[in-house]
Amino acid sequence: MDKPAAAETEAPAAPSEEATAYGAADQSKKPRARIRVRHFARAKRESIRITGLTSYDYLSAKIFDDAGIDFLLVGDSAGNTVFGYDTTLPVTVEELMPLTAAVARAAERALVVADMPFGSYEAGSQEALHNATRFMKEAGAHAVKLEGGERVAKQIRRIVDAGIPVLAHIGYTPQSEHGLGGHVIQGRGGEGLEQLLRDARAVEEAGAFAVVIEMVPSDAAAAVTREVGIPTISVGAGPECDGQLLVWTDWAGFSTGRTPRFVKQYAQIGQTLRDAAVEFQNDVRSGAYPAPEHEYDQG
Ligand SMILES: Nc1nc(=O)c2c([nH]1)NC[C@@H]1CN(c3ccc(C(=O)N[C@@H](CCC(=O)O)C(=O)O)cc3)CN21
Ligand SMILES: CC(C)C(=O)C(=O)O
Ligand SMILES: [Mg+2]
Repeated sequence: MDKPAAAETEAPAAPSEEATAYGAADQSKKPRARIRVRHFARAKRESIRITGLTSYDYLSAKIFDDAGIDFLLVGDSAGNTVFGYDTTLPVTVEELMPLTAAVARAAERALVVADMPFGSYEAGSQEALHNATRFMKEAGAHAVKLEGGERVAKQIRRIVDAGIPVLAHIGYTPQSEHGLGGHVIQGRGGEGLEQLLRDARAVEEAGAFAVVIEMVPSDAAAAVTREVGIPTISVGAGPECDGQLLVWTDWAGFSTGRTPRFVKQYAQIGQTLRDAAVEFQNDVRSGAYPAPEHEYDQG
């Protein structure tokens, strides 16, 4: 997906000696071609794995976009990571709207997906379309995501018919935590796999451009990946899906507490920030900060 066919993108940038602050892969001054839903379809056809991270703010979105992450999900996991709730259940459209707008302002290339929060789409297609439209129109999202398979197929169809791409989400669906009886791995056993396959077929049939599969055994996710034509995006669903997505604060070692088994930590941002805060505190107390180079002269 990083290198779409020549017909649909600009020539690759010449290697530049000048590195950006983040050592980005693409040093081109030209705007990079936006990832579109057709690139998801092509990635599956060509077995190019899709990458996604959550993002909730302008600066992190800029960094992930610049690094070449294909899509940024403004997840209702913001309930945990930004707002400090125990679950995603209290999160509202009003809370996610400004976060989505900030991420959309930052993303030049990445596809920005707005996660529809609990209570914003379940009651019916009309409410679902109304709220999906708000994310597109007021926040500048490029697609929306909603949880559920068969049970939300009607809503997916209605939103897609309005020209809004939908990312589906099956397997473990955190907004149904209480209905599912906790953080329970889905898709286990014959009946679990059958339900997962029914859900995957239903969202494909309803027009979803891709489907997130969360917390299911790898074999079950692999079966779904073979069964459906749309790309599957794993959140703890193993290596055989067409893409991988993680909550960025887990992935970067910023989250507090226990992270799920499926997370690989690629940085220790939390420890880095803590060390920096302690050093700042020490410098201020000792008078090492501010130093002459941080002071203004008389002019
Ligand atoms: N910070 C964060 N990371 C996430 O991955 C995430 C959120 N928040 N909020 C929304 C949902 C909820 N998710 C979750 C929540 C809990 C587990 C969890 O506890 N998993 C256990 C296995 C189940 C169990 O035994 O409880 C694990 O160890 O993987 C996994 C995913 C994924 N999403
Ligand atoms: C974990 C992903 C799939 C999500 O829905 C979120 O971040 O809210
Ligand atoms: Mg979510």
